[in-house]
Amino acid sequence: MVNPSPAADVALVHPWLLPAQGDAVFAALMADIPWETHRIRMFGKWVDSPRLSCWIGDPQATYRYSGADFAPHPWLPVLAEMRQRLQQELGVPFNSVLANRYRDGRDAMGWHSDDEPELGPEPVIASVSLGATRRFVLRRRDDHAVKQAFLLEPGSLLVMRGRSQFEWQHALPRTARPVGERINLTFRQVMRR
Ligand SMILES: O=C(O)CCC(=O)C(=O)O
Ligand SMILES: [Fe+2]
Repeated sequence: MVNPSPAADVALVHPWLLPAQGDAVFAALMADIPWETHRIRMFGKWVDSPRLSCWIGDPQATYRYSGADFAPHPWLPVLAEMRQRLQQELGVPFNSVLANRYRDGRDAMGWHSDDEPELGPEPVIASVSLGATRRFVLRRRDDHAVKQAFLLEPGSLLVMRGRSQFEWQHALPRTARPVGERINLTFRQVMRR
């Protein structure tokens, strides 16, 4: 029998940052990123997203996210350094990063795919996690019962590639467990429109 549900093209590297490095980057980003509440469209209505966010990137890497256009904030040195390392290790010229900050277990991200046309047909998305450990889940678009879960610990790198944005959705669920703040960085390559 052929495998009816091949795994998502996703790889977890842990640790990617050493604990001391991760702690330092977390503190710098908490202090220096101009955190914003993005508005997203939910079931036809505009609502505040349940997290803080900031879009950072090269000036031309404007990005359409949940129906709105964002001009990127400039690179912080610590993020420019991380981009450099990811580019060397993965061979992808990332030009932007979406930073998300989950203040506690009520902050979350619902089911979605990062399948915007400007990311191209097989985007490589490099996701670095800092701060509190949270559960990250994927489900097949054509069969929501087929799921994969990862615990994203501080200092870990999750790389999504291939068809993972077109055949799968992912989410960062809320949790009733008491959890501290978490920052997630998704490095992306936005193509010219
Ligand atoms: O916080 C995470 O681990 C996931 C973030 C995510 O899916 C996104 O920024 O598109
Ligand atoms: Fe995503």
